[in-house]
Amino acid sequence: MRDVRKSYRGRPVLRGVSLDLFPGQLVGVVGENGAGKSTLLRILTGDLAADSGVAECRGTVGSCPQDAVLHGAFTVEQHLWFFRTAYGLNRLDRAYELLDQLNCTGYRNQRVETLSGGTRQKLNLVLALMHDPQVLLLDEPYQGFDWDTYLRFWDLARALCDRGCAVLVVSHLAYDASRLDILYRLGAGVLREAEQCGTSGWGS
Ligand SMILES: Nc1ncnc2c1ncn2[C@@H]1O[C@H](COP(=O)(O)OP(=O)(O)OP(=O)(O)O)[C@@H](O)[C@H]1O
Repeated sequence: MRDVRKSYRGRPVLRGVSLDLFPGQLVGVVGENGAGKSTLLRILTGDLAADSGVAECRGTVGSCPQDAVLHGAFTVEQHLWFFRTAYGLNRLDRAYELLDQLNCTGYRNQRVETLSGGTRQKLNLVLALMHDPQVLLLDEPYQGFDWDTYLRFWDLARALCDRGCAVLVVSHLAYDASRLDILYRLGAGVLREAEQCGTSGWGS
């Protein structure tokens, strides 16, 4: 991203944001509610156009938006088949492996409208990951997760980086800064590298 600017109805949200994300990196962006984190991610995924500047993702992209892209009437399994077609995959092995890693295999035949919020978020994450993307853009990926799943999420994110994936995690609140390679803070429309404050106790 180079010098990206975005305003909504004349109100600037991003005032010249530049960001590099390389293969194998786990990068975090933290910022207050309304700081523009989702706007930044939506520009990166191509969902939203910047007013000026350049935003480019090279490679296959996996995106986990803040609002889950799920349909209540479909089962977990039906979502996997739907996304399998969308991604043009031959098999669902990786999706099943991810479901297993997130402790969700037991929900495969359950309709989404009957799932808890945390379980829906797990499915949202599996749908973003099941095609083994080279760039992973995650908006508040661990909202609603219990502690065990939260830890599994970070293990998974690090394992993906070790396989060469570039992972960007955006959150209004984050712990465990030490799990990240770089932490940025978005504030007043500007992105700055944040000081690492140890293993806990920092947020927006
Ligand atoms: N389509 C839109 N039209 C007008 N204003 C918008 C639009 N989308 C976002 N905004 C405003 O832009 C600002 C940034 O929103 P954004 O969702 O990017 O913030 P965020 O950092 O992701 O917030 P949160 O942590 O609450 O998810 C907010 O003030 C929001 O109200």
